[in-house]
Amino acid sequence: MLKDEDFYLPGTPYTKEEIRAVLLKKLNLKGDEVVYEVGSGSGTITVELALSLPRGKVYAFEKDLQRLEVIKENLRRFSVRNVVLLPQALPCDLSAYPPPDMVVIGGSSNLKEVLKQVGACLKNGGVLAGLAVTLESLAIYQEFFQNSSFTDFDGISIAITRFKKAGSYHILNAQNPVFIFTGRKKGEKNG
Ligand SMILES: C[S@@+](CC[C@H](N)C(=O)[O-])C[C@H]1O[C@@H](n2cnc3c(N)ncnc32)[C@H](O)[C@@H]1O
Repeated sequence: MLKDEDFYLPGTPYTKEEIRAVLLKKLNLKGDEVVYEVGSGSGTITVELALSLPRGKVYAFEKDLQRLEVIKENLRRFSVRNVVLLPQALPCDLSAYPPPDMVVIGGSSNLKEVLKQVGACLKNGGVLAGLAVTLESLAIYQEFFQNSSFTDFDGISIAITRFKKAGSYHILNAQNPVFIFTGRKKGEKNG
């Protein structure tokens, strides 16, 4: 697991290291999967995924073109070579890419449409994981996993509180809670 301070983070949004650790644990990667990441942001999850996939590949989608240089710098820092960085907003044409074994949504506008698209292209038996911080996304994930062709729904909330130095004392500094939802697409694994 990598530390936040090891990344290049010039004020761009990123997922904190404790949240990344729990997400990675939940994904339980074998190491040869194709993973789509929607909303690469600063690339912290992208790098952690790529390093967990010695025989696999990450297709990282990021719609904000200004963030691409930050992601590239983080891929360079960790000598990551198995990421295809795509300056695109989902939904988009995905026909050029192999269907994913897993999808991680790190944050998404147009979440309903994105879930519909990645839910359809995910392989049977594949895992979809989504991170959420807003009430609206919670409702969308809840509805999606209840009404779709997914099973093994799981949802957790993580609230990290760190000690921060304040003069000669250490006081608590609470981070916003983050929700992680996961579900598995029904059906037999098909390659
Ligand atoms: C909270 S940030 C993700 C941070 C990232 N997990 C990290 O640790 O570096 C969410 C990102 O998703 C991107 N995004 C939102 N909707 C998207 C979409 N539909 N397609 C591609 N990227 C999207 C935003 O531009 C933003 O950079």
